[in-house]
Amino acid sequence: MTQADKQYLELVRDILTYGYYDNNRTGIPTKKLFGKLFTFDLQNEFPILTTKFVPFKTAVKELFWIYVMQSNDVRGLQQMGVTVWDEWMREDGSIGKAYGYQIAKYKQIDKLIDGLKNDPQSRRHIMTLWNLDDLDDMALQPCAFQTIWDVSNGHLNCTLVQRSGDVGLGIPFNFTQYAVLVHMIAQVTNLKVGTLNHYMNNAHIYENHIEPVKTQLNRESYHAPDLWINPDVKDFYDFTLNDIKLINYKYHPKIDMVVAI
Ligand SMILES: Nc1nc(=O)c2c([nH]1)NC[C@@H]1CN(c3ccc(C(=O)N[C@@H](CCC(=O)O)C(=O)O)cc3)CN21
Ligand SMILES: O=c1ccn([C@H]2C[C@H](O)[C@@H](COP(=O)(O)O)O2)c(=O)[nH]1
Repeated sequence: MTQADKQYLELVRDILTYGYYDNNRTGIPTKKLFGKLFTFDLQNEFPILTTKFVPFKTAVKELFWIYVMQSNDVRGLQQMGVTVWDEWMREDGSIGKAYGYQIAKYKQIDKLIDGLKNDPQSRRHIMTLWNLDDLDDMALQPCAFQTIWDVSNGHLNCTLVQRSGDVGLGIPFNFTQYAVLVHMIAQVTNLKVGTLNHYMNNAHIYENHIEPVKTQLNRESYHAPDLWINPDVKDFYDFTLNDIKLINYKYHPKIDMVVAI
């Protein structure tokens, strides 16, 4: 079992067995558990599910959209062939003052990289998408909204804080994307990758995802793939999609699920 499959399938089993069932904003009830944590040793293994196909390129494009392009314009994603934000696009083509907008507004990537390089022992390395002043002007308030970073013995560690996690669709994207982000930041700060913690405050399975996720429970995990990052890239903004590749990704079939809006 890969560490990703093991922790994910354990969470799915836990939610199905012990989850609290209730309705929510979307009208599609969920089973949920409070306060769950995944821990990934990035030195050891790249975290992506093998018990179903996760569209790695799509997840990386969304990550680039937020942190490299620092955009809130859904049309930019569409130009890359990504449609997962279409339902939240406003008439002006944006998602309001959300996600990449907040990274650009405060130069959060630049500050993070500068801080990690010049004051690695600082305990204030944080990027946050949760801006109280702008929350009312966001098409969707950010779910994976904060990262807290740490340097220990030349290794870069990161905790991803997620207030709300759609275990069927969002979560498999989120930990894989942020693992890529840790690799990217580590490379441009001359650090080795360390641990990624992924904290989920409300980890939920939508009612119409219950049968689909059950099909995944009995699948055997394959060997984890490797991540390749072009070692020549030294500046974060020089990264292109071609600089990041997944090698030997072997996976079980995709599982179709409808996204709750
Ligand atoms: N209810 C809900 N769940 C989410 O995960 C979510 C939202 N809303 N709103 C904003 C974004 C959009 N996200 C999404 C939306 C759709 C997929 C999805 O359909 N994934 C498919 C493949 C899609 C594709 O290849 O284009 C999958 O099998 O993972 C994933 C993440 C994550 N976020
Ligand atoms: O990166 C993401 C973005 C969104 N989600 C999920 C979590 C929830 O199911 C919905 C958001 O609804 P709220 O009522 O605002 O919590 O989107 C995700 O898992 N990952």
